[in-house]
Amino acid sequence: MAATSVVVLDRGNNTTCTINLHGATVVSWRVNNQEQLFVSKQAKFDGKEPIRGGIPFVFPQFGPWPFGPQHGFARITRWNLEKAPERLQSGDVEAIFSLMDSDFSRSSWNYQFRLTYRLILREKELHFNIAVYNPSKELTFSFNMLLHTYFKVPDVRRCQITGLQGCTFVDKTRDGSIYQEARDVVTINEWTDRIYQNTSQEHIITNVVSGRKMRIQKYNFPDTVVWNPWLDRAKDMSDFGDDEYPNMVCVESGHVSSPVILLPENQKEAFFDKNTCEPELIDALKDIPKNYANQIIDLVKQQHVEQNLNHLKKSENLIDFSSFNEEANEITPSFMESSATPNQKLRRRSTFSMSPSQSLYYSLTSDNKLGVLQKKNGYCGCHRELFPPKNDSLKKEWAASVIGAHVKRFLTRRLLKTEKVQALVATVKGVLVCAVELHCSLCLSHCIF
Ligand SMILES: O=P(O)(O)OC[C@H]1O[C@@H](O)[C@H](O)[C@@H](O)[C@@H]1O
Repeated sequence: MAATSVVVLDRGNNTTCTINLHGATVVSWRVNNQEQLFVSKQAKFDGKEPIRGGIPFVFPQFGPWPFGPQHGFARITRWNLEKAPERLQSGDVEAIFSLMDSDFSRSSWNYQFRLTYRLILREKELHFNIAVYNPSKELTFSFNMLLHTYFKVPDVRRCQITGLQGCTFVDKTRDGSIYQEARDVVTINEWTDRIYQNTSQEHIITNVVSGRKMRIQKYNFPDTVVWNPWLDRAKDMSDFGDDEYPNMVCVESGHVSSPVILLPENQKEAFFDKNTCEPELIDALKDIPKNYANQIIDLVKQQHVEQNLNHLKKSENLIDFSSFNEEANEITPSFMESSATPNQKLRRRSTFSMSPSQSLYYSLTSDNKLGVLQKKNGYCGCHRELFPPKNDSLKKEWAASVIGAHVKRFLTRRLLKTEKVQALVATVKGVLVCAVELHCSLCLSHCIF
């Protein structure tokens, strides 16, 4: 039966990671042939029950739930192998799994979603990167997520866990009462079931017997669940041996105390005003979630407005150029004489500055006697009749500035098409996509040292 088919990442040197497609459950992680994960001898691999051990994937619910199975449906659903194991240049091995909504998922949680689960097997590290997408156009959803890692230990009573000091925790063994952890290292000597909140980004599990250490590093997983059923509860579980509890400790990284809320716009598709944005920007933004794309577009729009305002301000000065008084070396706007107050004239004169290239972004319309500058289909042009040159040298100067500006624009367009600039654009785009992905994904790594 395909329900328990597995995918193996093999890094060489007896370093492997095995993922069962049932729940995308990591069922083995061996480093130099040493198993790091606990899987019960009683675990069921029937493609129905969750696998007792390894790293079950808890989504979209942590704990019991009126609508569906405990800890959600992801750990009991068959996942897709999105990308078969592939060796990276570093020698590490990567595979990607995915899960989408189905009739089964919608029967308990009626939302469209898409999960990608990327695993990278490094020399002594197992790295996870998870992304959740909400492809809906109108529905927001919220969820919990947790990687329910069962670490294999020689004796749980001799283990120490750091990174919990000062954190509040919900103690499920004491009716969900809330306490604060005072210890700098937490040890386990009884049934333990705690949800620690806002924990450190790093935990170290020291196995006192062997001195071996496991480092957990997490990003966007604010909570840490510490669980061991101990003897009595072990006896109640059909898929867990009575004597197995000393050999495991669950230190589970998750987002469970508060829900993660995913807005419908968080889809990887962007819709925006094509008139406001450059085609290159539109292209770059297609790869990032709509809400981020919209924020970037808003910024660009704002910049456009500011730039236009600046140009309009400059345009007032440009108009002044129309009646340049050579002798006085100052400007007297002939067609504004009647409407402008002396103060306005003074202000315009005193702020005069003119750059031909700026002037060419706009075209002055001759019917607009107040000289409001208008952008013409993004193309620049000047109405020569509004700039009657007084003499030959001024004519030449003006012609030179017009030609100079056109040449600049021509060269800029050519420059933008060069391979180097295109490569820069691609890099900027890549960085943008990477930054956004980092922002909306969850990362976890387990590393032995
Ligand atoms: O038996 P399950 O559904 O795999 O859950 C195991 C344990 O998982 C832990 O994460 C929970 O905090 C415990 O309350 C729960 O008992």
